[in-house]
Amino acid sequence: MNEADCLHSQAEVDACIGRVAEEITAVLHDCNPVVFCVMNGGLIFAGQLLTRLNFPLEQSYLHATRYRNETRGGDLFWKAKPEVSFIDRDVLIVDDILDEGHTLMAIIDFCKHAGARNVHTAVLLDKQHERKADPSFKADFVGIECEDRYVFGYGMDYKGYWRNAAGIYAVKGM
Ligand SMILES: O=P(O)(O)OC[C@H]1O[C@H](OP(=O)(O)OP(=O)(O)O)[C@H](O)[C@@H]1O
Ligand code: HPA
Repeated sequence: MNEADCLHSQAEVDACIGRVAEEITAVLHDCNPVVFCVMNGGLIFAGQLLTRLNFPLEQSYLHATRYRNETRGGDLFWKAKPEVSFIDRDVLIVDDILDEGHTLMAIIDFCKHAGARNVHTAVLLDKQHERKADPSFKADFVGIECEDRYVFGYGMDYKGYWRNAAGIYAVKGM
């Protein structure tokens, strides 16, 4: 942490979450959606986002992971599948980061096959690089387009630590 670069301050991230909340509200306010937080990384973004969504919704979580405290992703592993029913419902998936996109695309695929009417996605960060699993895939709601470095804070970890950092930081040299 002492050597990390702060890419986005708490004030900047807070303002972005407010803007994303307005965009989500405009689209989903009368849809009665089920909002799934993708654990663990989505926890802080989802928490700060949800209090700004002033319309009826149900909230739950799912846990799919492929980094497991490493800095390179592997195969996706489902630790917890959704337990709240969302058949014929609008679903909003909330996660911290769209990096290569494997995680979010697999979750969308799962929700669609399980009967969701529409699957919407919100991410705090969309990392900009050429390694996307599908370059045409975009999240519906994006807080910040961030540079191609290994980042932590606001739910994102570096080797399991500093998810609690109140800002977006980049690991020195990564
Ligand atoms: O776009 P991708 O390259 O697939 O990576 C993005 C995913 O990776 C992180 O989760 P992680 O696998 O670290 O699980 P965790 O949040 O439980 O640590 C992050 O929270 C996203 O869910
Ligand atoms: O840059 C990252 N930081 C933390 N977690 C991540 N999961 C995918 N990319 C990242």
